[in-house]
Amino acid sequence: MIPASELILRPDGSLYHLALLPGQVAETIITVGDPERVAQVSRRFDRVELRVEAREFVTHTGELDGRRLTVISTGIGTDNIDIVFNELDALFNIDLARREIKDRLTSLTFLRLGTSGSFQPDLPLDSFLLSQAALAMDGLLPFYPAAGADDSLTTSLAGHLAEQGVQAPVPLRIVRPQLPDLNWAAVPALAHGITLTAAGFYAPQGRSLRLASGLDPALLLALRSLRSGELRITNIEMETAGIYGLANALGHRSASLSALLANRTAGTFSRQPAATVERLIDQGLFLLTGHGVADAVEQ
Ligand SMILES: O=P(O)(O)O[C@H]1O[C@H](CO)[C@@H](O)[C@H]1O
Ligand SMILES: O=c1cc[nH]c(=O)[nH]1
Repeated sequence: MIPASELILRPDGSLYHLALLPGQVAETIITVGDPERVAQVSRRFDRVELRVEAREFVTHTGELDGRRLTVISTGIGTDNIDIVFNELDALFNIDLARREIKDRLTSLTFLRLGTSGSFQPDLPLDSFLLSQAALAMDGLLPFYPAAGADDSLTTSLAGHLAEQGVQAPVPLRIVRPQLPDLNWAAVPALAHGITLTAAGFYAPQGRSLRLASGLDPALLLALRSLRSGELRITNIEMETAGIYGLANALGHRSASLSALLANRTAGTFSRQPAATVERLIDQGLFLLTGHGVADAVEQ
């Protein structure tokens, strides 16, 4: 039996942070960082059956083209991914009344629809990218031995950094997701690469406003020049490594799709971030349900 201090429930039996009850969440879950983006997604559903709000965690469940979907905001950062993924998994895979892990486990499908900064000069602003792997530079995954790592990519990264004579501020590992079976073939031009997940937006991503970033520019250059087959590090954001690591460890499938709003090599930012995020939502829903027409998803 899992003690009350570990699996914390509200007086109504719902989860401590998410305030959700069993049955309220679909097996296909869209995660977004911004709580306001939840309604932007669910506005496209044919019907919405549930709206729950607790802290930064806003959840809407509904249906689109006959597919039950949940969209939930995680807020920013992998510390929140820790909460959202553990609690959503508990909702399906722990008997909350008996506080026991269920015998039959449910495997969920996650799709992150988020924003990101491009790390390579050739990736245009307002384009979309699928994270084929994630480089964890945030610090969550060492607490989850079961999250594992892609040994070959992680070793080639370590070798590359050693060759360049640079060191990372935290131990690095690359995780590859079990990608869900979505309509990937319908968007063959979708860019892909390794997404770097940072522990913050400013210094941890190499930004300096009044405080200088301690991230070694030589490390950034070395990360940018890594090549492993056709894979390279393409973009920076703040959730994907946590999502991929925890989804893998818990037996779920996950994909992270980013709209590239900043170009960190050119020093530019999108002039139309809101419109780009709307297109990203269309693209995500098309991938999940086939809803929409090809025109709506072309970039
Ligand atoms: O747009 P979202 O999904 O929040 O994602 C990105 O934007 C936030 C930073 O502005 C971080 O959460 C980062 O991962
Ligand atoms: O540069 C960026 C843009 C969006 N989100 C990030 O985390 N970084």
